[in-house]
Amino acid sequence: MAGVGLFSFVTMDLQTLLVLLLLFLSAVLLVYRRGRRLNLPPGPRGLPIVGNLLSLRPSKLLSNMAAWRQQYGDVYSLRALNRVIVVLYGHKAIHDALVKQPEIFSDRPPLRLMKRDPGLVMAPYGERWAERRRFALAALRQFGMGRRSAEGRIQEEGTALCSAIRSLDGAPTDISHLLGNAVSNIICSMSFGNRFEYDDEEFKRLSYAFSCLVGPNNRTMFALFRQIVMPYVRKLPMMANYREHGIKMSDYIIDFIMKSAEEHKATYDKSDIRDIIDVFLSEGSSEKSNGMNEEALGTIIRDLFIAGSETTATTLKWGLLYTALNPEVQTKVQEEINREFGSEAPPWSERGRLPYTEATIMEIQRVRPIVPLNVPHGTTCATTLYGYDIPAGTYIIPSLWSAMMDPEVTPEPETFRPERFLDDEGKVVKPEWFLPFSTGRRRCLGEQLAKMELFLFYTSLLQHFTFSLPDGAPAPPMDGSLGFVLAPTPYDVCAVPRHNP
Ligand code: HEM
Repeated sequence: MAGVGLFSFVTMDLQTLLVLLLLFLSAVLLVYRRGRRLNLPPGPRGLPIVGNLLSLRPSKLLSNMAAWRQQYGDVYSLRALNRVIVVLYGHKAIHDALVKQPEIFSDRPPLRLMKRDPGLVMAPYGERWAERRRFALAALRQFGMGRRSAEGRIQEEGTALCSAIRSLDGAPTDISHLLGNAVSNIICSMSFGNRFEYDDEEFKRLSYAFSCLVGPNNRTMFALFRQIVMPYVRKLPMMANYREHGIKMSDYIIDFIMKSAEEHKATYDKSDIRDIIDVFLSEGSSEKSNGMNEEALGTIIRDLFIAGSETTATTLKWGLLYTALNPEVQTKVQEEINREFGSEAPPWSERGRLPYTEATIMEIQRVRPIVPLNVPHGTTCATTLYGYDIPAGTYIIPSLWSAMMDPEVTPEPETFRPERFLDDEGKVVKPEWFLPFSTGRRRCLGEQLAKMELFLFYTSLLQHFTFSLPDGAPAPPMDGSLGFVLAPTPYDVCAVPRHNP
């Protein structure tokens, strides 16, 4: 009997498998035939069924994409199983889609990672997203002025960061976790009203949860990318584990924020708005439309952390690496700061006095765009671009890497040269291809905050230290690794205190 039971179990499983396989092949065939009827953008042929999936390995993706552009032009398509992916290569194609057809190209592909509210970054384009974006922008702007301004908070954090680095006494150290702590603390301070000490247990738990979602060693985002491309993969045990762990960490963060919102209610004073949670309370949560409840607040703040911490910290990590590898640039930045401000902290409002420093920060963002493939976009309905059909719900990659690393626009793109951003009179120029924060309706919501953080942290670090690689240490491989962001390979750096800045 047991044998029969086992046999029927196996046959049933085989039957199910066959049915699934048939369904799957029909779906692939359907998309393939539909693709043939439509005039889709050209692209590499790929293999039967899997399409170009095997060419989407992170280590080869950026170089493969550049090669495909040479062959197929600025708008080309890839196929991964039943999914068509359209790549926008170069700033013009990005502009022509995201800016000229904003109602169509501002969606996100559906992402079934989180069980709860979709939040802000991955919210589908529409009323609900618009309401959240408006709330988050207004909340961030509230901290542009006043005693507890964003600038004041960043300067306070810069002092804590410098003192943590000073305690290393110039010894070779990987300081990336300190940069990460400092940047996360800005969002903590703006969201919850206060910063954490770096060894605070609660802060460590929160930082761990964030690093699980977006940290440099984490491939979750790439796993996500594949999930979007290939929904079947989600069912595989390894992917399911990624997903479950991601959900657990996200839930922990949202619950922490909701708990904090409860505590805020007890001390809320409408004449003293302390942070983003207070802004939410001031708007009267009961009257909120478009699902703006406390859970939505939790997901919005989670998204500000996700979108705002690893991005800014990783830019600083690349920044210090390129600074250490280019001592002549470092000296010029330090001389400029000395000349203009001596040992005073350069204020954000007077950044115009430091054009070389500003150009250096721009060059850091250009030479290693930390969101090289942008956050994926989707199309709300069918359209055409450059004469090609783009169906509704297409997965769009507006490649920021291509905009800023295109040799036709930025000669010798791998060379670190801040002068690219200076005109003949030494003034900063902002070319239209400079798109680290993307463009169009979904462009980075935290751009102003990010720029302020980069300027204040970078000037403070270079005012107090000189950075170099340890004696005799080779430069780490400069390709970095592509996960949620393009992160540098971990490296040790010596931060030698400057005595007479
Ligand atoms: C150097 C730092 C940063 C870089 C390079 C960066 C870059 C980007 C990019 C490329 C996008 C996608 C835009 C698109 O879909 O077209 C994005 C979206 C976003 N960023 Fe940033 N970002 C940075 C810092 C921040 C900060 C500090 C915050 C807020 C605290 C933030 C909040 C957001 C949000 C909420 C979105 C989603 C916008 C939406 O979907 O409507 N980012 N960012």
